[in-house]
Amino acid sequence: MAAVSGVLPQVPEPRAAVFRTFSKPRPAHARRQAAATKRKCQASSEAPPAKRRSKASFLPAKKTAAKETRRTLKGKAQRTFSPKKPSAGARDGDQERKPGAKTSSLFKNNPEIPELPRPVVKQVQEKVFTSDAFQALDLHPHLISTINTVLKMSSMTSVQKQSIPVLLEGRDALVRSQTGSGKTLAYCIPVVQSLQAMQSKIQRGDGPYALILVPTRELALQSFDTVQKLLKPFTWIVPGVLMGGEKRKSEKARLRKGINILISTPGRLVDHIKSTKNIHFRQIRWLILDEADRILDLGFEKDLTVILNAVNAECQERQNVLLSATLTEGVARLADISLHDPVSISVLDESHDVSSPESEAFLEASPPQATDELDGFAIPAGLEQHVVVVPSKLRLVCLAAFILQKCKFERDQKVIVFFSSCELVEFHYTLFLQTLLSGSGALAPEHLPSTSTPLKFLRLHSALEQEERTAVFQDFTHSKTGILFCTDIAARGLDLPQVTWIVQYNAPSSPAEYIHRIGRTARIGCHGSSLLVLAPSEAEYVNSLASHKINVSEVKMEDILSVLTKDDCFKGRRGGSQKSRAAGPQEIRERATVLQTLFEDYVHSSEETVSGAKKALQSFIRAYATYPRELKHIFHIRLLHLGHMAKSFGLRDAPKNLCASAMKKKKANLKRPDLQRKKTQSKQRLAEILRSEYASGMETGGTKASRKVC
Ligand SMILES: Nc1ncnc2c1ncn2[C@@H]1O[C@H](COP(=O)(O)OP(=O)(O)OP(=O)(O)O)[C@@H](O)[C@H]1O
Repeated sequence: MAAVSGVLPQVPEPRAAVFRTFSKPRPAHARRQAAATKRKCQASSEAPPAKRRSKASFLPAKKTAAKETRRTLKGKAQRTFSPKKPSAGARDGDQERKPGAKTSSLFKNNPEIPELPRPVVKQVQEKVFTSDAFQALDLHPHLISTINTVLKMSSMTSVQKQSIPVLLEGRDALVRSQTGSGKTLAYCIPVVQSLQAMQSKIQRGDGPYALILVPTRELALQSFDTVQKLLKPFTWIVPGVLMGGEKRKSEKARLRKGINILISTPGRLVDHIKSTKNIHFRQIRWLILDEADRILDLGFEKDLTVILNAVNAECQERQNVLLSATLTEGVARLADISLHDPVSISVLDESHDVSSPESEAFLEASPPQATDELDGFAIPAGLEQHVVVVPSKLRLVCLAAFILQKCKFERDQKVIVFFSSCELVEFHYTLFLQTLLSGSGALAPEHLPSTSTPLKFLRLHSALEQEERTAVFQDFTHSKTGILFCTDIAARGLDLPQVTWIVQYNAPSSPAEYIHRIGRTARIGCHGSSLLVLAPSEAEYVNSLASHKINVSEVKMEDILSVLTKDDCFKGRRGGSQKSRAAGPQEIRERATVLQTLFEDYVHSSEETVSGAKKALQSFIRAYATYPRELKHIFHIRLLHLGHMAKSFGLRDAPKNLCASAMKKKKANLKRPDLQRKKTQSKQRLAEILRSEYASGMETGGTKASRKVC
């Protein structure tokens, strides 16, 4: 958009603009790329991003606002801007409200939106499918026909083609391939094939032959479902899932009867190891760690130590498989020293044309890499990644506008929005339900444009009862449309079909989490898009992503907000609409203000709702204080403007002493032993336990090959 000193230019066809930006992202992206060459890039990750000087903006002209600055956390000056004297055509929507009315000054005193750094990086690509059919593998014919007829799959994915033969040979393996590339079957097929072929037929009462550990309950259910389908012809092999939430008593009863392929979250399994006499690991032939890098993280590590000790104490012979889309060098090295002669399987095809026939040559399995050539994670080719920079005060209306645009005015959209805590999920879920679906500002059916779709909100986080978690998971899985608000419990492994957009409302704490979150869309060769929401002070994060070979293209906040002109529920007092006159920036501001006021009115409708908003804000600040050291220069609590953040929780004023508790907690953390050291020590301990079954070989300095006692 062209710039006219602080006033948004006329947007004659806001509807068309929105559709151009989101419905046809490729051309828009290409246009932005071309425009980018004219911009000054900020290549250095150290340098602060350049300020955008002449861009059209909803933000009024620059002026230091001392009062606002004083309210910045810890008093650190943040560049803020006060409005130019409002003119008839460029006033905030709330300028027109009666004196004394509760209004929100959404478009005043916001920091300038910086020019985004635009580093050019070549993303890592993988080829998803091969032309080889499952028949090419040496599998039981009934297993092949189950894959073909029950799972309705004919050709193998690259990771399956590589992993299945290696695993059938009895090798340990580290498997890394992009999100949604079929890793679950890459291990489930060899497990089922090998167990059904055992000479002495497996009895239910034998107990577990395969142990599959996954980080979340939903993923446990999903993997269980896959195993169950593969076992259709082999009814004597019994699968089972332990995942917490269920009554321990009934899980104990199932364990007593016998489970041959046991899928579990680490915590729940530890529970049973400690309290259930009926669990044993005498027969274990397979140990699978799906999402291995997550399971090896601090937190899960303790549980895993208990599990490995219990398994090692009883089992003589087994294959170990570690899988993830983001197996880091640390995990690879740990596996290298602890697994038996492991094969490293990676489908990376970074520098080669994935469509060329030779590219298959790079699908060869290889020994684990000593060095880390893996610092760029593969991103599905069909995934369009976007970023939008939004001043804190406008975050809430921007998220709402985006959801309205996608889920109300476009068809068949399924959106996942990631937040950093359960409280944030719960707050936004309730707020959107109460304001966008019912109540005074609700989108009453008679106001809905004929092209609109009813909104459906769902939420998923660890504080929900298991019954509800499972119901939500199933509901969203089978829905064609809907908006799922969730924490990172939905980031790993979940295969939710036809998700079209991933929104990261709170930035993730690591590139791996970024990859897993966006990986809930564009799975198995499909298309999808993602949107990362950043505050102006967080723009540098784009460089951090680029250093991991992740490219994002910018979307303008103005384009997202302009959808509000389609919705007469948000008409300003002057009553303008796209029907009566062209929707310009002023109307967009008015409507955004009406929407914000709707949120604020709801939040201030009772003490309970105010307190809920404050708690959510506090939770946000706490989560913000936990970004890792390497990202602190971008996500630092001191860079937050408390008053502006409060607005994004529908609060009219910044609550007092809000960050005191977050700061206290931070200080307490500083007093704790160095977490990094603790993490390293845990990994070493874990490596020792993993290799304990090969103890004699290691102690005598034997080679890896001699470690295996089985
Ligand atoms: N050979 C195949 N042909 C067609 N579809 C397949 C094939 N293999 C797997 N799929 C489907 O692809 C989707 C993604 O598979 P899966 O969940 O195993 O991916 P993943 O690599 O484990 O992803 P993540 O890294 O996110 O955990 C699933 O819906 C699965 O049914």
